[in-house]
Amino acid sequence: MTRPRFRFPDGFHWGAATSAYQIEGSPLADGAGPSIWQRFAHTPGMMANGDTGDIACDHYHRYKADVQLMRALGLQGYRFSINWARVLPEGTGRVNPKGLDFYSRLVDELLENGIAPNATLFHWDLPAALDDRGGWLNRDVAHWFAEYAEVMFKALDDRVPRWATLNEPWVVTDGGYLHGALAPGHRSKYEAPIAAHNLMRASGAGIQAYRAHGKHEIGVVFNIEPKYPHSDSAEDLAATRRAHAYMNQQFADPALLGSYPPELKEIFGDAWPEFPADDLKLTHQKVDFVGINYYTRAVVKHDPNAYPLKAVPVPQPNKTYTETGWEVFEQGLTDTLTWFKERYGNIPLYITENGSAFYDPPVVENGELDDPLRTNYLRKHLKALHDAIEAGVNLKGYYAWSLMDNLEWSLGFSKRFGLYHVDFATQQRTPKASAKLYAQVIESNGSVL
Ligand SMILES: CO[C@H](O)c1c[n+]2c([nH]1)[C@H](O)[C@@H](O)[C@H](O)[C@H]2CO
Repeated sequence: MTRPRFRFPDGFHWGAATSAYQIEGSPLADGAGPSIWQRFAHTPGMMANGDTGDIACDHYHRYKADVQLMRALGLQGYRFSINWARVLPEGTGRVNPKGLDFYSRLVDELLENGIAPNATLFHWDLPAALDDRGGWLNRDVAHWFAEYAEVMFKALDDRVPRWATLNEPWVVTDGGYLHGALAPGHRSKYEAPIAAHNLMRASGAGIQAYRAHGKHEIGVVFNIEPKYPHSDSAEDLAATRRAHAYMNQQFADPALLGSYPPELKEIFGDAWPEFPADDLKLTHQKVDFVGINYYTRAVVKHDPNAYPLKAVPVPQPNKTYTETGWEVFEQGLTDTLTWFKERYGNIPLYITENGSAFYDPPVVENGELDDPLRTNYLRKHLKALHDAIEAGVNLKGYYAWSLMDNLEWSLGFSKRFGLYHVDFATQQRTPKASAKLYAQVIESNGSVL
């Protein structure tokens, strides 16, 4: 019998992903300290419709039922993040036992249901108390992060087989320090490179702490958005090279190669600091895997007025775009993975996020909502994933973003990425047709595609 065209390798890992501030709610419950996202969300004008993570998906209370939603899909893994300030209310020092206990209970619930926990230590919600001490701009943050990581490893590494230090440092620096659209809302070309550099120093310190205490795997998660030139003009090719270095190499190069791409000094000019040479020795640590978050691509052209890249994305005609304005371009996923292998070697990779926000009119038929656009996005990207594996990429697994509709940061609840629809007024979860497809993909290890 011939092997089905899109059957994935035996043992391929199928999961779904979320993050703490986007789903938990109860951000200050049981002794938790505030995070910068708790502060940012309660700052007037920062969040669409004034939405906050005060309740979100109420996962803090509903986690057992949510694990049953994961089990219903047949998930083998669940990628979640830990709210640092729930565990260390001041960011360092005093541990909040009730905060630690929530994550211990969640991990036990996952394991009891045959689902492997995949824990991310930092998914953007820095403790506010550390931001008051300079946050990612203070070089001491590497030690603060390592202290927090050690607390978590000692508490959970006996049950958590896979850890990630950071989720998407690029979004933290571009959104939180350069453009100001995300917490902590700074707008400085001088601060962004410093925050970026310290994020990766902290990631390195966290990995070093794991090597002293951990028994399983640790890695780091990057968002990668492949850049394609609008034309073959020298200007557009140079603009594409800058955009690629700024988003796709600024963090992976120091972590995996121990150096920065030269374009960064070209982009930031006098705002690019001379960092101490030894810093990159801390940042450049051996990882057990890399998580890649892929959503879309960008076609890039030169624009002298665009700050700081002198490059802008070019909308593509006759293409499907998601509610977040991202072109549906599954070939970009294959290209991203083959590029990553060529540049950084055959490191084990996971797609730690991939998904799409579409407005799907809730059509409830036999207890599920129809979401044809999201289902089509999922199907096309899983096939593109399989193409990358056939091209020799060492891809170990895939986590759909997201398990359920949740708080899309400053866009609030208006953008829905979930496999499960959430009625935020009632907290009712309803599987979408995309959830049904994903469950079939998992059950057949891709053969159904
Ligand atoms: C710029 O896109 C990034 O790769 C990206 C997309 N996403 C992310 N990063 C974040 O990790 C999630 O918390 C978001 O909810 C999710 C959907 O927006």
